Amino acid sequence: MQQQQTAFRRAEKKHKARRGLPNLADVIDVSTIDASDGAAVRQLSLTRDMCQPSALPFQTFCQDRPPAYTLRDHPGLIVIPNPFTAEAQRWLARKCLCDCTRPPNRTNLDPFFDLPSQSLFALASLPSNNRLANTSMREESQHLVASRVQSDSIDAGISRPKGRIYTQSAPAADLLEHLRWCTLGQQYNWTTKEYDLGTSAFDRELNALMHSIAEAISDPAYAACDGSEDWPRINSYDGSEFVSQAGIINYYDDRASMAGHVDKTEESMDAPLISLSVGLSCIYLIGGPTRDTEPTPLLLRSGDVLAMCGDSRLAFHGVPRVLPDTAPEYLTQPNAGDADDVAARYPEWHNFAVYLGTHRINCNARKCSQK
Ligand SMILES: O=C(O)CCC(=O)C(=O)O
Ligand SMILES: [Fe+2]
Repeated sequence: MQQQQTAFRRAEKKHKARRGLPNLADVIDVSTIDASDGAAVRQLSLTRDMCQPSALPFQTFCQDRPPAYTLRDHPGLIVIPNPFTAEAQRWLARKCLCDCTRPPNRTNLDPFFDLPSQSLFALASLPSNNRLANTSMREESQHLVASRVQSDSIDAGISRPKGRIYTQSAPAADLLEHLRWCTLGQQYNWTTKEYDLGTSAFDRELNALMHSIAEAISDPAYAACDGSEDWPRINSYDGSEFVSQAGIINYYDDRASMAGHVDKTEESMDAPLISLSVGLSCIYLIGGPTRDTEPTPLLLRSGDVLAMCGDSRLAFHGVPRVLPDTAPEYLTQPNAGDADDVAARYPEWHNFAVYLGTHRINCNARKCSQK
């Protein structure tokens, strides 16, 4: 007998369908919605400022209290449409592509290749065609990639070792196209589904950024639209306690997806999971405690902040579709109408621009321990 498809699976299939252009008719775009009509989306008033992280030497946020939104059917979910300066997004892209992919953080390619200490992205950006020797004889580490494929939590589409690239030496630029994930701080072990204790510290600057966001979303209030203030509290977690202990950076090309899953390994479920995106837009599905809850499709754009707080911290979610040709111009053509001196700060920006024009990067942070 054929098993009944869950509501989450049906939504994934619908939004994944590749025939024609993606149909965004029922996809919620909080940055254009009129939240005062009130049905599914509510505007929030942040009660605290987005404070400039002192660790970052550039203006990070465009305003102190950017607009923020929550969804009626997903209590605890907070979306802040791109609160960042263009400079902050460029910094984040560089952080995710260069700084964070280096050991001791791990990537999906590690079992197969000795990645260069200056980062795969940097090597791939050099004009010479650098090849990386394959080390796939290291049998003990083969399971690392295979296990994420088998795991219920991650779609094979984003992590499957495809083709011969995993058994041969390969040019760095080709390998960059196979970079799927990188784990930050306490390293997640896809086989045991636990964190390897005692692994590396979380990037200090990225933690500072996540901390500022955690503080700003502490106990946000609803904007009084229609007087019905009876939704559950959204985020009672005190953001000043938030420390990023672990995280994942996901790298999507425009055909990649991530299957529905719940992030439930962390001990500390009252702390929010904070997630930042840069590059292409995507359709993000936020569901409920089981796959039977009808998920809501959301459009996430470059720079958008999503925080899973309260009940939504344990909700099913996934990314069925990345939308081609949707990266903002200030990333892909940084000189177009942009006053800040990108060329001086990022002389090699051209390579980032090409990558961000064809990929989505998602970087998320979690607090693992109760303490
Ligand atoms: O790419 C995203 O927005 C979601 C990533 C995610 O859910 C995860 O890494 O657990
Ligand atoms: Fe997740």
